[in-house]
Amino acid sequence: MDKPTPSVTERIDTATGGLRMRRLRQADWSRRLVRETKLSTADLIWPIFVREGRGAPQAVASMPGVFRLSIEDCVAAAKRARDLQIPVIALFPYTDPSLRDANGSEALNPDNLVCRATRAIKAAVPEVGIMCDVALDPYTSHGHDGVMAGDTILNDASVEILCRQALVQAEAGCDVIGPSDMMDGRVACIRQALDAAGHRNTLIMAYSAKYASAFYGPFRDAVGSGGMLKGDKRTYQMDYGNTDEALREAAQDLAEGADMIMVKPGLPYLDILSRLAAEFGVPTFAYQTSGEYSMIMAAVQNGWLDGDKAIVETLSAYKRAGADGILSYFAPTVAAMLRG
Ligand SMILES: NCC(=O)CCC(=O)O
Ligand SMILES: [Mg+2]
Repeated sequence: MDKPTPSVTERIDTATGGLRMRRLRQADWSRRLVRETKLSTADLIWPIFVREGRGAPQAVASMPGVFRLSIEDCVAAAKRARDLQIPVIALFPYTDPSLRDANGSEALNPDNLVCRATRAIKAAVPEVGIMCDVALDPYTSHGHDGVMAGDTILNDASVEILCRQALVQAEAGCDVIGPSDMMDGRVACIRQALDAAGHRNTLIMAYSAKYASAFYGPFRDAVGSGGMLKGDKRTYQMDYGNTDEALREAAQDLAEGADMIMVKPGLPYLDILSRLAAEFGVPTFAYQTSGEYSMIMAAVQNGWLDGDKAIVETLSAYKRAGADGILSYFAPTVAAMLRG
């Protein structure tokens, strides 16, 4: 006699040993119970664009919903960050073209826009951490992160200036220095300069794996360096074909004294983030760049994506890949959402 054919249920039970993966997904409570990665407000760093003068926020055309703020409005934004419990804001200046020169001299002015904004925020909202970029691109007439001789970006001469820029910012009250310039040896030199001046508690978050990327376009509009940039940044920012090099960059920054490392851009580089987080086990951050922000916003404005869902899913992906935190222009939106 032929055996009766097993039912589908019997065949599935035999194949799976009775393990039904969908059991854990059956309800909101069970999904929440077993979720491995949780996004929290404490994971967020909010980048803010500062502009000179008083007056209303200026829209950044290529970043819908993002504005350049007066110092007064930056203080208000910092209060909003405090109320939402966002731990850190990162300040980026829009520098008037008349203040730009080949050496980025305005970066060293203790009364430049970023320093004045830092002092004003520290005085009004001391409980929010302030991060400032170290790089010359907001200040140079050629839009590069360092100084040049002909077409060459000079490494060591740039590092000397970057150390002074870091000091000027630390003296204004900046808590976290973010070298984003990708010059060799800058973390060591900045650490030494800070320590020698008594700023032993000033943190360094190194842009360790910063790739030469098309995703920075809208940011360059926001800080006014888009039209200025001569050539590209491929002689100092990383080649997007490389992974092992990112590990070497991060290892070097950590050996030089970086407290935290960063991968930038974020979403197209989750593999890099994942490897760095697994390899070093140090606080590791991702920068959700302006290009990533604007792609989502463009789709939302066209009605092609559900914004809230896409934003939380994207930020959760950074966490899943191993990020301890994310710099995101969505930070206040997400913090408000997480609060419910
Ligand atoms: N150093 C900071 C950046 O270059 C930000 C780039 C972006 O948001 O596209
Ligand atoms: Mg490096």
